[in-house]
Amino acid sequence: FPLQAPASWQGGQVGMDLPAEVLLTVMLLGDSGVGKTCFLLQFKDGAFLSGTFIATVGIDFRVALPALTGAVSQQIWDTERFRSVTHAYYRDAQALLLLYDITSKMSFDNIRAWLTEIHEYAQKDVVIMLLGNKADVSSERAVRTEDGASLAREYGVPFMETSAKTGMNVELAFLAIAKELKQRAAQPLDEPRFQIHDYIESQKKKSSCCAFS
Ligand SMILES: Nc1nc2c(ncn2[C@@H]2O[C@H](COP(=O)(O)OP(=O)(O)OP(=O)(O)O)[C@@H](O)[C@H]2O)c(=O)[nH]1
Repeated sequence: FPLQAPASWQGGQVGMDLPAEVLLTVMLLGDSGVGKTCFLLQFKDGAFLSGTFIATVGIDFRVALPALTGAVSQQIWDTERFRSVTHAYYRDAQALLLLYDITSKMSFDNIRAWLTEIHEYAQKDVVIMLLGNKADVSSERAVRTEDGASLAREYGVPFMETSAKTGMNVELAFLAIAKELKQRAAQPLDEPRFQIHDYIESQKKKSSCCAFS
């Protein structure tokens, strides 16, 4: 199966002449049904072009418009079913969005297993963000916000609740990792770093919105 996207897709070149300075690979992880596909689709409406479904491995490939992230383009991998195959992809990912469903305790309980797997297969400095999705369905909530936050603290990763339905915090998740990775690429390690936690905390209440068709 193809490990690399066709060259013509890379660097945000899909019908665009904007320069792509950095190519980021982001993977969405989490149990089946937590909303990974919807999460991507929600963001795609604002920023992404559809890529091609790589049928052989079931991985959905999308390329971002560089305009959104300031000439940072992203490859987004959405994968759930093909665990053994996707181990190979962990190595290439600079960022992982790890989703659970706030209405599913099991999807939350499985986050530890996902994190174990990530630590085994992903790059040591991968940016991980924990996302409690489906925050719009508070009537069926099975996981408290504090429990999400506390698990995230335990693993030292940023956390927020999102809704792929309303769009709440979806764009922020991508923007935060894009900013973090861009800063890392641009700055020597001993200079003050972009604080992804602070950025999310300052931004996350602001973004909620949108229609879901
Ligand atoms: N209310 C609500 N429903 C959502 C949200 N995100 C996804 N859903 C619904 O949850 C179901 C599963 O969403 P998917 O995006 O297919 O989940 P997935 O993680 O890609 O699932 P797999 O492809 O099986 O791994 C669908 O019925 C979605 O409409 C959300 O934020 N809020």
